[in-house]
Amino acid sequence: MKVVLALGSNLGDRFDTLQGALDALFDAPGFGFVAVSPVYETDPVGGPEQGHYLNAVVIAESSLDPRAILERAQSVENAFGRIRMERWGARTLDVDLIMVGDVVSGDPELTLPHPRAHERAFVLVPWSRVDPEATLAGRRVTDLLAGLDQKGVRLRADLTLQRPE
Ligand SMILES: Nc1ncnc2c1ncn2[C@@H]1O[C@H](COP(=O)(O)OP(=O)(O)OP(=O)(O)O)[C@@H](O)[C@H]1O
Ligand SMILES: Nc1nc2c(c(=O)[nH]1)N=C(CO)CN2
Repeated sequence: MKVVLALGSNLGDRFDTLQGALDALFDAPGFGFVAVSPVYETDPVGGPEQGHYLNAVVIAESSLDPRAILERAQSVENAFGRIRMERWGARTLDVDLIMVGDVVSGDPELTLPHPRAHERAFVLVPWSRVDPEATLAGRRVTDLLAGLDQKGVRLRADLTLQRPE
């Protein structure tokens, strides 16, 4: 199944954290790297006043079930010392599951596709760059983006994530 993950960091050495998270995600069996997007500097959306994020989107191929993928994402978040202060607040690393194949789930522990991805330019801009044909719940990501304000999402051409070792 195709798996789409969104990475975000707005505390500490944000780029190092994203690269470390990318390496860690693929540092175990069952998860094949497909592609990673460029890195974007993004204005924080929601929550209290906080610093800018670096965001990127990763595409993987996996036969793991969605729960196991969530566990992996959460263990990588924990490994990078994420301290969760408050909802939508600053974090060293956030890893969200955007979609897992065509799995649809309303479980609050794991909602798929991610319930807010369709309205988040900081997810859809990098995703559309790494996969211009991508669709989310039957809609083209590029079409979803046409209705969103993208000025808070800026390409960081000076930062490029390396494919995981
Ligand atoms: N698709 C998903 N990806 C990641 N976590 C999810 C998903 N659906 C539900 N969750 C649940 O959301 C819980 C809280 O997530 P988290 O604290 O990262 O939210 P957030 O990143 O602050 O906000 P948001 O969910 O809007 O990105 C997690 O413990 C997880 O069980
Ligand atoms: N720009 C930006 N804003 C956010 C982000 C994020 O990754 N980037 N993540 C959030 C909670 O998941 C809340 N707000």
